[in-house]
Amino acid sequence: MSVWGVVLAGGGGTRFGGLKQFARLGGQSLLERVVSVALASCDGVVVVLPAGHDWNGPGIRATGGSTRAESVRAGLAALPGDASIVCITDAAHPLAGSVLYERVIGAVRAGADAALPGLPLTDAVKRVQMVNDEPHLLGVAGATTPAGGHVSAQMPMAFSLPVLLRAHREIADAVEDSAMVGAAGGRVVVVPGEPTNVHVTTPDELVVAQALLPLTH
Ligand SMILES: Nc1ccn([C@@H]2O[C@H](COP(=O)(O)OP(=O)(O)OP(=O)(O)O)[C@@H](O)[C@H]2O)c(=O)n1
Ligand SMILES: C[C@](O)(CO)[C@H](O)COP(=O)(O)O
Repeated sequence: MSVWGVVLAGGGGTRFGGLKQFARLGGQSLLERVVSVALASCDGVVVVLPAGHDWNGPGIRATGGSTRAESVRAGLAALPGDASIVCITDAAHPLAGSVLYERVIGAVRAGADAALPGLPLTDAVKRVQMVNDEPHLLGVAGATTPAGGHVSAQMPMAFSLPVLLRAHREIADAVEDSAMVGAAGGRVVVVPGEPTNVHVTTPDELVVAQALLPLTH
């Protein structure tokens, strides 16, 4: 069974203020770091880039779309015919280490349709109506969900490739791919995530990733 990675780096980095996939972290770009870890855990990688951008690292290139799901489909279309398990990851999770690949790939090999790392939430989650016209406020609070029984969904996620392809044929869009597989009736399991596996969306989060870098393995 051949295991391939799809590294998503086709986004515009709106919240970061630019193409964060090419920002530097510990002497490498986020994209270089993520591709290097993916290659250590997979037989090969497809790198999904923004239209009009290339990079000089390894992997099969694909051009991203206007939504995350479209970028995933562009990556899946570039996979070789012998791929049977695919790991979807992204340049926004530069500290995801090989242990997470081992866990999610192992869960799919053991029979799950999809597997993702989850980090148990410890703070309650508030629905918020965001406001833009009051600088001292983020928004107005609505319903509250207790933290218990919830995790934040991390990357990388692993999939049985036929199941993921079927989910993408049935469902046009979703926040992420394991949600698509779940909505299409697949069995999605959660393995332990890592607190250092931050999602870099803003420059502040890149500073956090820089501080956490020495703690990663
Ligand atoms: N059309 C898109 C949108 C996102 N991504 C990738 O998906 C990952 C997670 O997305 P996110 O963190 O939201 O990054 P951006 O879409 O770049 O940021 P923003 O939402 O702030 O514009 C990133 O590696 C991003 O490059 C992608 O390949 N194609
Ligand atoms: C894919 C993801 O990082 C998993 O937690 C998250 O869903 C991405 O969300 P975004 O709204 O596209 O940044």
